[in-house]
Amino acid sequence: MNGRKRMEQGGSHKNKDAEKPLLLVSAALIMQENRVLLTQRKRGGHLALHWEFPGGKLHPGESPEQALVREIEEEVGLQIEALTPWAFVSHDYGTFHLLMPLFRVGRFYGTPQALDVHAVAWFELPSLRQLTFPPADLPLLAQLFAEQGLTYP
Ligand SMILES: Nc1nc2c([nH]c(=O)n2[C@H]2C[C@H](O)[C@@H](COP(=O)(O)OP(=O)(O)OP(=O)(O)O)O2)c(=O)[nH]1
Repeated sequence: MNGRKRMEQGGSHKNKDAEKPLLLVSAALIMQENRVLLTQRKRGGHLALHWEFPGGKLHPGESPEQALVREIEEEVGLQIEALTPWAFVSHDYGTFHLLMPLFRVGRFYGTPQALDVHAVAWFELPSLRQLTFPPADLPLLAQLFAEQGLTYP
């Protein structure tokens, strides 16, 4: 009886979790001479004007790598190549759960332009401490700083 009750509770907990949409987003770590390329989200929407790693949502049928190549071209006009997995985010935003792989970009071509973002800019790592990021990104920033022998914040 007790065992059965536990199973039922476990099952309903699982169903509740399954109802929360899982948002798949792919993002890029693009670095050049110790600076990192970040984009600023547009006004008005979710996390308006927060700085973030460039990227966006996967379209149906796309791999994370294909989505990222498309998003980086659309948002900042860069062609990217040589993607290698770097980190991932798993973050509960309450109304949805974000799962976001990040890829280190080995090569890129072009000059960044703010095509479909509020702004795009290169930043020295210490200056990232002055910017506002989505809460999901804080572990990534800690990882990025640690790789350079720095601490965040
Ligand atoms: N690209 C990116 N998205 C992030 C980061 N951190 C973070 O929480 N997010 C969240 C914010 C959004 O809820 C979601 C990305 O969705 P989005 O709406 O910006 O994606 P998109 O560019 O495909 O947008 P759209 O086509 O709907 O305009 O991921 C990050 O570092 N980079």
